[in-house]
Amino acid sequence: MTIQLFSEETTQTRWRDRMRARRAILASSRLAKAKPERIERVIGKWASKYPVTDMETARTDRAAVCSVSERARSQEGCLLRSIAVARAAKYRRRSITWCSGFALEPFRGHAWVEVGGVPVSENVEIADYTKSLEVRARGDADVSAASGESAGAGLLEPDRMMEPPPAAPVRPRDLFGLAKDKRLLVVAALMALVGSGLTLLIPGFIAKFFSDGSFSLPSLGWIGVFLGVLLASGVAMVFQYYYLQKVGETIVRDARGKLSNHLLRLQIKEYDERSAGDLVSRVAADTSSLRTGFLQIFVACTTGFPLVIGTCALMLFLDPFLMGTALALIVGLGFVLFAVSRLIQGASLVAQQKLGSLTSQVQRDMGGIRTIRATNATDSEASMLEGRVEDAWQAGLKMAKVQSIVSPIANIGFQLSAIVVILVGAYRTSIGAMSISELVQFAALLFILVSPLGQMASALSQLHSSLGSLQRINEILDLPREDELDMANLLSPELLKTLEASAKPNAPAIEFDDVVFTYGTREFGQEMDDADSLVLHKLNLQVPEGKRVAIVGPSGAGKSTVLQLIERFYDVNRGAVRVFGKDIRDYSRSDLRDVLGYVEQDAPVLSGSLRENLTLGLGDVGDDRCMEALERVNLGYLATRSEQGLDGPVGESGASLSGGERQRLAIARALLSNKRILLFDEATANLDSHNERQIGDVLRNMAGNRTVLVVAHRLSTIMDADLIHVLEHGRLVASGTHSELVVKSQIYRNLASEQHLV
Ligand SMILES: Nc1ncnc2c1ncn2[C@@H]1O[C@H](COP(=O)(O)OP(=O)(O)OP(=O)(O)O)[C@@H](O)[C@H]1O
Repeated sequence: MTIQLFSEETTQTRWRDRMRARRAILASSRLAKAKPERIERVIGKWASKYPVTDMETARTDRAAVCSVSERARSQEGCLLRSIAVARAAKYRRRSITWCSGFALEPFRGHAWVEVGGVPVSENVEIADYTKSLEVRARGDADVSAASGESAGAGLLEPDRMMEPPPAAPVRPRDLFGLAKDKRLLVVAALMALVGSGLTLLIPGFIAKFFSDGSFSLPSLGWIGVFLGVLLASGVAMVFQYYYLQKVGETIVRDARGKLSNHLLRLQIKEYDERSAGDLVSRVAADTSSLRTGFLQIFVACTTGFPLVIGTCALMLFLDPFLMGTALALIVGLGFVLFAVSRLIQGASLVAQQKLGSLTSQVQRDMGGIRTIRATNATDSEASMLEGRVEDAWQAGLKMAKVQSIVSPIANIGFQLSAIVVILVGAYRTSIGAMSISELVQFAALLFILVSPLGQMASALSQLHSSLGSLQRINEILDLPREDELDMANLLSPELLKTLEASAKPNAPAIEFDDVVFTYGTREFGQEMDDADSLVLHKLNLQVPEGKRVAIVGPSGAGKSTVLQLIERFYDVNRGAVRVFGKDIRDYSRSDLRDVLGYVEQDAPVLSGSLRENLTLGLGDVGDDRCMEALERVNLGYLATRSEQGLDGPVGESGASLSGGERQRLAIARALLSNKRILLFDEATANLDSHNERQIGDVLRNMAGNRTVLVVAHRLSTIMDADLIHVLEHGRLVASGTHSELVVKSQIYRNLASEQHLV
């Protein structure tokens, strides 16, 4: 009988904190086995060494540790959790004081005791480890009084109860952080500085024409140098442009690579909740916007900014008063522009979202074009598409409105400022405060200032739009990858060995042990007794190794869900699924899937060649083996149909294959993969009776070497299975062979008689 101590803390914690907490728990596990005195000594040492209190961080640590301590929900586990909190705090080198209250007196005011899921005591006050052992003893005594059977109260599986928080807001420096090749940036910046410096020499040359207060041509040598300076600044710009474009393209490549790679590795539930089109638009459009924003800002900072500073310095040198006037006007204008451009970020985010929904609508229509035509829904879909186009247009227009305000404000503002400055300058010339040559130089500098200021204004508006894109990209990158949530990837080899050793010998190939599951996400601590929303209710079933086992039952009973849980596309809320005696959460998902072959209900075929589909995930497989697998499912003719043989295309999503051919191709892939367990979800539903019989024979011959679990509606395909499980409303209602079930299960008998099998 186990006693569980649950934290009452609500644990809506960032997944990054949870990952760190997992490591803290794992790192603590060895220490938890130490003697109590040593544990207290270690925690005490940490507590005194890192005494800075930061309640918020401490709370985060504690919440994170509590949320991942599914494994630690035992008396020892509570201690483990306490150590882990202290350790997490130690890693952060802060906030130990508050944690130590939890760590040194692990259970005071923070926990209640459950026995087999039944709360037997609330808010137990335990001062130290020794006392906690006494409570365990008391708890054991209480067990006989309590029911012993789990009441189902308590916590959910940790990964499922926390939604990732919204992505943190992005800052301009995040955009700069995207450029990895800093050397190229330095070269580009140097070229920009050279170009800007040379440009600043130009007003000096112009002033040469007015060197003695009236117009006169300078010497040919001066003109030659002038042209040389122009040429050199042009060459510097060419190099700057090329290097910058290279950095920009690299940013797009890196962002696309990282994002698309991450997209392929998200948890399955993310694909359930998001639209494919929106994800595609993030990979295509948002990444391009990063490049534009980065380039514009970089040019503004390296060319525009030094030019502004240089011109301002020269203007200051020529006439400080006139410069002060110009500066006041420019700063005022800058404030107005900044305020307006902030509106662009919001508008841009909306515009990109609308573009995303337009892309997903197009994708939806292209994917279901036959259904749309056949149901005469072309017009209604077209009008929906037009609606999305209209929305995207509206959002683009809104952004254009804001953007179109920025440009005229900048132009008119600058023209007015220039007029004011020149008038003030003319007045100062008239009173002898500056010479004509100085006024000409000042005016030339003022006009040089136009281009960098314009650059900076447009960069500012693009910056907000690019930050919007970066935020949409980060939203996806911030989602945890499936493998990052695999406990097994964090375990030390020693611990892994211990887990291997703990696997039960002679265990069934697959075992469901009291599995409770729902697709919905639940709040922390929310009860699991809402039967209506549960897909599986305390499901217990076994699939013996080497046997052919079937799951049957009415539609919606949870049959496909059983297979998806075995594949660990989703995690159970309670109970455990075991494969060869080991909890599937103790495998890494990739190791688990190495032993499982799975043919989905709709047997999707990927665009590409026959060979690509057959050898998906298998690496190099010889032609002979491919052909053998195809022959086994009666598909040998596909390889001879096209001149390209196995490399012949199968069309977009296998469009050039019939439904039955698609299913047989998926089965051939599963056979080729040679996995120890094969899962078939309605895999023969589209086959004619001849092919169905042939594939049935193949599967029958494999029994003994392979374990086969089949979900089937057509009972004729599984009548001779070694074992049949009958599911109804997520519960196992009967198990046995066909002849046994016909006698003992009403539901099975009904299914069989509907199909004229009894
Ligand atoms: N991704 C999902 N998100 C939310 N609910 C789901 C999801 N997949 C299935 N369900 C729901 O879970 C329940 C069980 O579905 P499941 O596909 O396992 O049933 P099934 O027995 O295989 O049905 P069928 O024989 O019709 O294929 C159904 O009520 C279904 O609507």
